[in-house]
Amino acid sequence: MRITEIFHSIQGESTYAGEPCVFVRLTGCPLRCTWCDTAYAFHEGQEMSLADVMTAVKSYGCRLVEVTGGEPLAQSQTIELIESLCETGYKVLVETSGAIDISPVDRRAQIILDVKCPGSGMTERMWWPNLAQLTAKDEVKFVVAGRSDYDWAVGIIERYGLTGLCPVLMSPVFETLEPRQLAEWILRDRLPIRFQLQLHKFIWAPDARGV
Ligand SMILES: C[S@@+](CC[C@H](N)C(=O)[O-])C[C@H]1O[C@@H](n2cnc3c(N)ncnc32)[C@H](O)[C@@H]1O
Ligand SMILES: Nc1nc2[nH]cc(C(=O)O)c2c(=O)[nH]1
Ligand code: SF4
Ligand SMILES: [Mg+2]
Repeated sequence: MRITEIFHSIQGESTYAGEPCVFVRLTGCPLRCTWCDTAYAFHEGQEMSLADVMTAVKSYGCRLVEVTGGEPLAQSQTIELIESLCETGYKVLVETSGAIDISPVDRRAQIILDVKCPGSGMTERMWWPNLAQLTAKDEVKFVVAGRSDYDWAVGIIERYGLTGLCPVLMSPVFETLEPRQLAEWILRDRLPIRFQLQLHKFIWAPDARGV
């Protein structure tokens, strides 16, 4: 499989934010979100066997592992990687764009599914049947670029009853929407969701790789 980077960092997103975590970032993504902060993972990378990836992950001695990208589910071997990580006893998080069917993913893994708001330019790429596959241990996430994205996200949360299903997270597009603005909208609407900022961009430089 093609890998951009494997690194050990503080989990910056999700309900696991703040915990030490190993990241496996797979190369390539069929989407092009307007605000993507990981465009360096679209191309290049290094071909690695499943055994090589497992050895690299093991070297960090950390129980929490996130499979991300790029779009991790765009490579067919990722299904086997996730299964192997689960089988070895890691707590596995899979960060995915929502555009690719999650049904082949090992259900011991926890899925963090982005719902692509209109500001990303990728809403029409969403594979909506994914939402029906989520369980209480998964997470749904909206990355919001402005007020119209926020209103759209609230509509989707209501239409699919997402807050009754699993944790729902909302974060502002970095340096595009003021965190305080999003926080105020959430509070004003009494929205029972989880606001989040990408911790690693505050701990390290906003454009740092491998953190
Ligand atoms: C780089 S993506 C990789 C996984 C997968 N392709 C996806 O989109 O979920 C990881 C996470 O970073 C978020 N992200 C990317 N660029 C961002 C930005 N500029 N501001 C806030 N979040 C961003 C994405 O929405 C996604 O939740
Ligand atoms: N520290 C850190 N936490 C993260 N959580 C999700 C990330 C991602 O790019 O998917 C990410 C990342 O790139 N770095
Ligand atoms: S789906 Fe994820 S990796 Fe792909 S362009 Fe969007 S944010 Fe970037
Ligand atoms: Mg990231």
